[in-house]
Amino acid sequence: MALSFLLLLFVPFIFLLHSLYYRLRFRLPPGPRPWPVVGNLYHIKPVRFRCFAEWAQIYGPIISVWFGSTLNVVISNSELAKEFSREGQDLIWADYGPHYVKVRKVCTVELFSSKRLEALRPIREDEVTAMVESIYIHCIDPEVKLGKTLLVKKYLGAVAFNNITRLAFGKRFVNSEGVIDKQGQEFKAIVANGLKLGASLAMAEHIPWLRWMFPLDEEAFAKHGARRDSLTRDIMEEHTLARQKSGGAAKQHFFDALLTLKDKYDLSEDTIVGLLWDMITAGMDTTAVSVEWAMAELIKNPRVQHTAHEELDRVIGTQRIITELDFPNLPYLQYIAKEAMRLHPATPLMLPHRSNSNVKINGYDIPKGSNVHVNVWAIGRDPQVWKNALEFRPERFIEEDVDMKGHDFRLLPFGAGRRVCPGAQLGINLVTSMIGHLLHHFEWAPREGVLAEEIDMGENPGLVTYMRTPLEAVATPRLPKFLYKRVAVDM
Ligand code: HEM
Repeated sequence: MALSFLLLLFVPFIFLLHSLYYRLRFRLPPGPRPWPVVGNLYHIKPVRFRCFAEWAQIYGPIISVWFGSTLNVVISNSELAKEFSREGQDLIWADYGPHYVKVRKVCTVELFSSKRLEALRPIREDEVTAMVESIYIHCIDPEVKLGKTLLVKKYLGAVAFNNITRLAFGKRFVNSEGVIDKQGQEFKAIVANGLKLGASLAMAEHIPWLRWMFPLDEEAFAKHGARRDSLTRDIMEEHTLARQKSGGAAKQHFFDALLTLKDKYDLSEDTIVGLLWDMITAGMDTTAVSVEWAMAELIKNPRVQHTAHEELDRVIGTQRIITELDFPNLPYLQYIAKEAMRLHPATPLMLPHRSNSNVKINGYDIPKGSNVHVNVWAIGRDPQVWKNALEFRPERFIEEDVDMKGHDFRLLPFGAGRRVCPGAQLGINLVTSMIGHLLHHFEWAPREGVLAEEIDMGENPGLVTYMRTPLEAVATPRLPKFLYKRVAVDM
């Protein structure tokens, strides 16, 4: 009893001292007034990037938000994002040590080289055509009357899942009937559990003083790690055996590439396992949600859908399917992907970047140890930068094409600077290919009984932005029957 009372007095007192120190020592960006101990945690609405964008309207484009005793600085305009990126060149980020530099180099130079991306194209095209085939089967199923609604993310998720497991391990866990094997189920369960554990970190991380009240379930973390390692090592062993049997010919997927590069870069087995899982976590849902948002916009905007159909029919026609090699001749399709990612970046606050030294941005201090978030969602909708910012209008990029791979700070769905997404080109290819096939093969309308303007464009909370109400739609085939076959490859 006495101890609780002391703690009740002591904790806010320490907090007050801490915030007084910050206020006297630094000129911090403005922001909502923090409460003792919890900071602004209780003010933050669940969909954080919307909440931060609202606060930016009140306090300006650079704001302070306290997660417990951790200062988070949120930047919401393109000029400051650029300044931050420039300042970032001189910073050492928390995990930006020699190990990170090495692993990052393996990613950019080796795994995501344009040669390898091209070599892996057949896998992407296999998966995208498999998606088209399964949607078609749904459409023509005699049990299902034509015009039956489908849950779009089910099909998009399958492409993203199969693509990433084949890319990482050279393994498809789902058979041609769409049945997922035991290993695949374990794989999915591990991904879901990883997300759950990640979310549970939040409270303990932000309020270190209260960590005793929210103890980390260390056992659950250890179990998760062991489960992940065991599955990965089983797959690795199977793979090594198969490789020996086939005479040792190396394939293009990441696991084989990493084994080949093991000595050159001095990579431990743990590093290889960690890297493969980073790819899986970062590259799976981001791709699927980007396409789901694009399809929602296309259904809400029949004019855009119609223009895209015209382009596809003119360039590809109705006697063959599109491939990634057609992209340069399909500018409108590429602008659709870009416009969707402008309005709906998959990770609206990017990844938090932590400063390891004191920095000044726009005259404000960002002290060492703070987290910096760039609200790319708000930047993509900034009326100072974008004409009719909230309108889904791919034509804007005909007027001025804007880079989206981190060079132009008005459009940052893949981030920018040192930590820019290494999978950006792969993501763009897959997203564009999925949208292209979905449009070329089908006409899209809202689910029965729902008007286009009634489609819920709200978001779910979380690092990756899912639609709050998963998109349901009706697909009507528009090409000859023989074009709805999966183009399967064995690689
Ligand atoms: C449309 C799809 C994708 C989007 C929108 C996307 C977006 C992003 C963003 C915003 C970041 C953080 C950048 C920053 O904070 O500066 C990131 C990081 C990352 N992405 Fe992607 N990504 C996509 C696809 C992929 C794919 C397909 C892969 C791999 C197979 C991948 C692998 C990664 C990795 C490993 C990182 C961490 C990089 C680091 O910390 O150095 N991403 N991505």
